[in-house]
Amino acid sequence: MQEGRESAYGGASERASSASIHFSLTPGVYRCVAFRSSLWTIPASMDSHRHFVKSCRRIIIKVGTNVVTRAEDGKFALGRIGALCEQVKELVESGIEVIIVTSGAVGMGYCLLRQYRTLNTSFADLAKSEAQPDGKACAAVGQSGLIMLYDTLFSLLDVASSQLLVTSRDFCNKDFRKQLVDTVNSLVDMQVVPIFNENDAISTRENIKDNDLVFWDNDSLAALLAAEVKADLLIFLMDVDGLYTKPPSEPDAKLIHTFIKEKHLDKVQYGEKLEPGSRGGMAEKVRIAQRVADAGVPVIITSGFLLDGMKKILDGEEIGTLFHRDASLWQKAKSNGD
Ligand SMILES: Nc1ncnc2c1ncn2[C@@H]1O[C@H](COP(=O)(O)OP(=O)(O)O)[C@@H](O)[C@H]1O
Ligand SMILES: N[C@@H](CCC(=O)OP(=O)(O)O)C(=O)O
Repeated sequence: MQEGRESAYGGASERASSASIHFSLTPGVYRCVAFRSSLWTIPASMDSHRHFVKSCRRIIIKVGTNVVTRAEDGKFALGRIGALCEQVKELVESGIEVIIVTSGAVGMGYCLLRQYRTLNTSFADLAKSEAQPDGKACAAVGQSGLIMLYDTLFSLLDVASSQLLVTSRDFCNKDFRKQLVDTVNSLVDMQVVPIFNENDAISTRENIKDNDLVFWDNDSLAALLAAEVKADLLIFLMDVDGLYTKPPSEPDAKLIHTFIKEKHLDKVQYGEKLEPGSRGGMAEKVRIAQRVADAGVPVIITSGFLLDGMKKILDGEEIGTLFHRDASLWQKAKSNGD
């Protein structure tokens, strides 16, 4: 499956010249048909800038804490995780290689430890410093439940899944990175879904701060993985529909469908961070998404609350916010009236 992956970036567009994948909806299921690009027509409903999705074969889906857990009480959002697993099943069965990066261990561990009454720290205090021992302990407590849930749901759907816990320190090692890629390739070749999270319980970033391979949250971990495993598309799932011109709670906030550096970079306003358990925040997510896109892997930031979000994305529907390295060129062509 991997022989055609010549370069870290743009692999799919190169492969697209010979064949691509088309999804169509038959009642309740995706049907996947490989067809030659010379026959390719873009459906009327499809955003023309998103036709590249038809050739995406390897996708990373990063799932944020706010998707995995419920805002009301911090417990697992079973319906959302179940819907995601069902969608991933459809993708895997249609020949798409799916790699998940999931957050939620800290949030889940916190929730459990409060329930057992063994932790007194407030969530707000816990979120202040990721290096807090309590936060590490929460991750250790929550990770097993998190992966058990994915594993249970996937096995009920007859999909095999696997757990990969990594640290920044691992990524700084060339042999580790090679082993990681080999293992991921081997898993996806067997139609097993790799599920990544940071191994928070033992992670430190001491003495490795100035290294490009350091990640500090799961957004940046997903970005590193996208390059390492030569993904064709990176999807960030979160609790809002995409990037807005200002915090989505503000009445005149507008969803940005395609992020144009020149137009949006200095204009977008960001709200206060942070949900406890989350890291990074929206401004950081945008910075990461643009960097990944510039390197050649398109990124879509969208809601993890949709039952059919993956189908919509792979049908080329204009949902969420697209980051693409050609976005500025599209904008230029538009203003030139091309
Ligand atoms: N301009 C903006 N557009 C969209 N979301 C924003 C914006 N500013 C702040 N946010 C907030 O960013 C949050 C998502 O970012 P983040 O908490 O990092 O996601 P996650 O941790 O789930 O990956 C949303 O809950 C949203 O309210
Ligand atoms: N590794 C942590 C995730 C931290 C993180 O990046 O959270 P988020 O910003 O919600 O994606 C956990 O499992 O809780």
